[in-house]
Amino acid sequence: MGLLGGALAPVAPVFSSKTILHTVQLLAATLNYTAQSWPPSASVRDGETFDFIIAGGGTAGLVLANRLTEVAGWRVLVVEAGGDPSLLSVIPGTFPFTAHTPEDWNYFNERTNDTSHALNLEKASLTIGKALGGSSSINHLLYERGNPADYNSWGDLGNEGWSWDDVTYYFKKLEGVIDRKIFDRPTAEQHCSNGPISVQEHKANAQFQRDNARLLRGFAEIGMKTLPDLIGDDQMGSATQDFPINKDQTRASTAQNYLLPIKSRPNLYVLKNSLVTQVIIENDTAVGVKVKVNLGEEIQLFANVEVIVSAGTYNTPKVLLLSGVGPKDDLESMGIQVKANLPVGQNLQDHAFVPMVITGERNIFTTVESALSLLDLTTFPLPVVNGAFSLSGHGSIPDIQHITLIGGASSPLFFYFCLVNFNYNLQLTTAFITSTLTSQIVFSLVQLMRPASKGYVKLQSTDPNDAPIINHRYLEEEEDVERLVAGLKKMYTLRKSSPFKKERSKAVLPRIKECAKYKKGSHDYFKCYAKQTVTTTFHPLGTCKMAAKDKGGVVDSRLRVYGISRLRVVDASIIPVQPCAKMFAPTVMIAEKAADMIKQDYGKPVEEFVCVKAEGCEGVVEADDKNSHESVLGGLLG
Ligand SMILES: Cc1cc2nc3c(=O)[nH]c(=O)nc-3n(C[C@H](O)[C@H](O)[C@H](O)COP(=O)(O)OP(=O)(O)OC[C@H]3O[C@@H](n4cnc5c(N)ncnc54)[C@H](O)[C@@H]3O)c2cc1C
Repeated sequence: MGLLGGALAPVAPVFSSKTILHTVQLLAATLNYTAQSWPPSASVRDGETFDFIIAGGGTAGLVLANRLTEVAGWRVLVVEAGGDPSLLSVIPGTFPFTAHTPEDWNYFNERTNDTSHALNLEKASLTIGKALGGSSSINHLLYERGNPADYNSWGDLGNEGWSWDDVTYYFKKLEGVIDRKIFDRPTAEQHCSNGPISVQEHKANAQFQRDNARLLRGFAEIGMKTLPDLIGDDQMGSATQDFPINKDQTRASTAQNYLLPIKSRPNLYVLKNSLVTQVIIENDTAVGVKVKVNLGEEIQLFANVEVIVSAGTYNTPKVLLLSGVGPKDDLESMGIQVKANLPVGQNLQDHAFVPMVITGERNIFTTVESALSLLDLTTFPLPVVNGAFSLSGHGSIPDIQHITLIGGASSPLFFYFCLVNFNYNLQLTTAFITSTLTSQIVFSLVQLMRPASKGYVKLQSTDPNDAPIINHRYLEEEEDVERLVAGLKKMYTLRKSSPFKKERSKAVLPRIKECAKYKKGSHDYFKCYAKQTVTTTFHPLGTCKMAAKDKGGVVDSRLRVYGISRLRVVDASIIPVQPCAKMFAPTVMIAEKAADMIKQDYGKPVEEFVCVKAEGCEGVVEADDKNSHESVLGGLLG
């Protein structure tokens, strides 16, 4: 084969007729997005009254907007600090490019002496969404629910109604599987096709399928069996990932899937580019909010029924603290009148991760393959396998999860990911990329589950325009370092599994100045490496903990703030104990459940959800689909 033939060879496996069709569908849909308007910003008067005011039109906020406006008599106002989602956020394949744009609050973790020296500015960059749909408009699209034990443990903190069985009802209610292949799995019972959030399998082209199959085989050899699904009772193992992507191949965010379908409801008001600066509290009752409209003039808006704060894990505590709800000493030290003394801002958790990099297939043409796959904007742009394992011998609850991705040799996408999304400094980024100039990069995010180190969010000042102080205290507890190092070491054994051994796969152990005194690969080196490279997987939660008051609760199990009536918090900040999952679906679940609780609390009817299977799903399983699915999972599942 001539040089040209060799260079073109990868094109065939990357582009099928279906890929081209999907790309055309996506282009048509995005044209429609440019033409179609998101709901216009409501024009509101100073002193105007609504029934509900939702502070934050993000992931949870827009689920509430949809469900609460089902009650025709309720006038619901959503106040969102950001604007309409950009096309970069609507197109699935461009998600990496939404970070550090106006759709990101651009927050940073506090700098510490001990950690994060391998990051730019020596601190983690904490991207979160600032647009309709919030973080669901810019997240990385990985779809998961978590482990049954996670939710059952919430009950131990005095939270009635949040067991695995209770939350599964809402996980099903939010889900709208559009891909018939998902119902061919042994876990079909867990899935529904009639919820708002579309879910489909990874549109893995031939290259992705080959890489995913190698990963699954490798992980099976190092003790992580292949699972049919990441959603199921058994989660100890690895599986390929599903994605919240619509039939027209656009991102399934709450902006698109909960807001757009109801944007014309006459009882819905969406105020964009406007910052809630404070909840107005009179006589221990939330009566309204102060808002800077278009980030300028401040007005007051009132709520007859409730104020709901859904501003996310960093900004919800900021709004509450500015309103006098928080730790008494902190508020007094800032001169803020205390309305309720509660541990707002504490209990901050995240899935901290450390990178494991090994080399893969030695073939410069993988660069061409990878670059070509980037042209398919309809899907997650890389082969990806997710998994979990326990090192503490706890059979069903993972200590460590991983997300493992494969990029081509000299991958420009990984260069970008490392430098921009993960905020690694140039030295670390260069070490990863130069070690994989002529071989694939196999990159795992090795994530610590349920950290012992808990962080906090505090006010920097009483100016609502200032970012809050955020300190995750990543790996401050020694037990977290040891657990993560054990996980990292286990993950490095992937290079010894047969698919990677055949490729003479090598561990990439970069030189980091602070770790230079330790022998590469030694326990001390890994400890140092973990502390210097640790950063976020963008899953902050827990700062308005749902628990009994004597167990550190800020809200009760109906998400009402203790001591202040008519005030609720509904977003990821209420999560008391971190689930072993990415946080999009759990946050939508929380908002779906909250909406039902609010309706019940005011005597409104709550419709029973009946799960529909496979109806309306795309296509009968076609011969080539079936084969491709089996080519990844076949044989491995036995
Ligand atoms: C970069 C990134 C990647 C991620 N990847 C994944 C993934 O692959 N899979 C997954 O499951 N999860 C992922 N997540 C996590 C998941 O998306 C979030 O945990 C979840 O969406 C949080 O929802 P929320 O409602 O708590 O907050 P958000 O969705 O962030 O919503 C908060 C909203 O409130 C607005 N707001 C804040 N303050 C104010 C104020 N004062 N006034 C008015 N409005 C305000 C914000 O602009 C925002 O729109 C990711 C998150 C990020 C940021």
